[in-house]
Amino acid sequence: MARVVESDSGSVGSNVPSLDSIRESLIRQEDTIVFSLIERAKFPLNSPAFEEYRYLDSGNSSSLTEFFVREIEIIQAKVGRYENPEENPFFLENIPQSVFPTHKYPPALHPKALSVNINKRIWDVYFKELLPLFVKPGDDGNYPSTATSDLACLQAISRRIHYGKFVAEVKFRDAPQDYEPAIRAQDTEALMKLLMFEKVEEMVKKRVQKKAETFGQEVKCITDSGDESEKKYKVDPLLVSRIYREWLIPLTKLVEVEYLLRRLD
Ligand SMILES: O=C(O)C(=O)C[C@]1(C(=O)O)C=C[C@@H](O)C=C1
Repeated sequence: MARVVESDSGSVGSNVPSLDSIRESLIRQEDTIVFSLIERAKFPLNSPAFEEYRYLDSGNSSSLTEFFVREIEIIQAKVGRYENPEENPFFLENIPQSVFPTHKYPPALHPKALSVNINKRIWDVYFKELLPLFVKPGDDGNYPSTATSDLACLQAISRRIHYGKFVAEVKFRDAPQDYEPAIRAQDTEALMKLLMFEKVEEMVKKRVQKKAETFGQEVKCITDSGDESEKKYKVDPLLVSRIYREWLIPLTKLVEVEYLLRRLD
């Protein structure tokens, strides 16, 4: 059963916070992302958890991780997780209604925001490109814990990337005269140029590197002399910065553009 989402295009954006407060949230989300990567790095790659498809009692086949994520999303939907416009499920087709009365989130986005969901791409990028970079190769058979950690990473990364919808909404509202011609022309390149802030991106990359250094430092390896060269990290801080540079920021911008393309529908 698909979830029902109220739309209120008449007051789109009237509940949108400022760009500064949206950026504050992105900064706070960095902590969650960096911690989730550090937690996942406790386990080796464990690829049979997400690569091997096995037959289930139902006759369908699935990897353990996909099965796990589908089932958890169902439970989370039943307690209202996806009523929150910040949350986007990986398996939308599965999502049931909440079984509890849900909180009415004030409409902050255009109703077409619901059609912007790039989680399939995030799933592929995460398992094929990111994960092999920051975990050790190997298989210790600990698939349930691994899947739990993967879900934490996936949800944190997905929330950050889809937060691009809120960023785009506030940018649009701050300068509709700049955005409207590009939206009417469906000009993705022009939109991309309008929404770029290179200095902000530079700051994000430096800050997440620093966070990975701070949160992921092996405390027992700090020498009395405080020699920087002897410090060890649970996840390479430069890699965290690269993950933002090559995937998280570009995918956030993609979501921003996809949202803006629909903003005048
Ligand atoms: O802060 C913004 O303005 C955003 O759009 C977010 C973000 C990012 O992903 O961190 C993306 C594009 C901008 O160039 C700067 C930063």
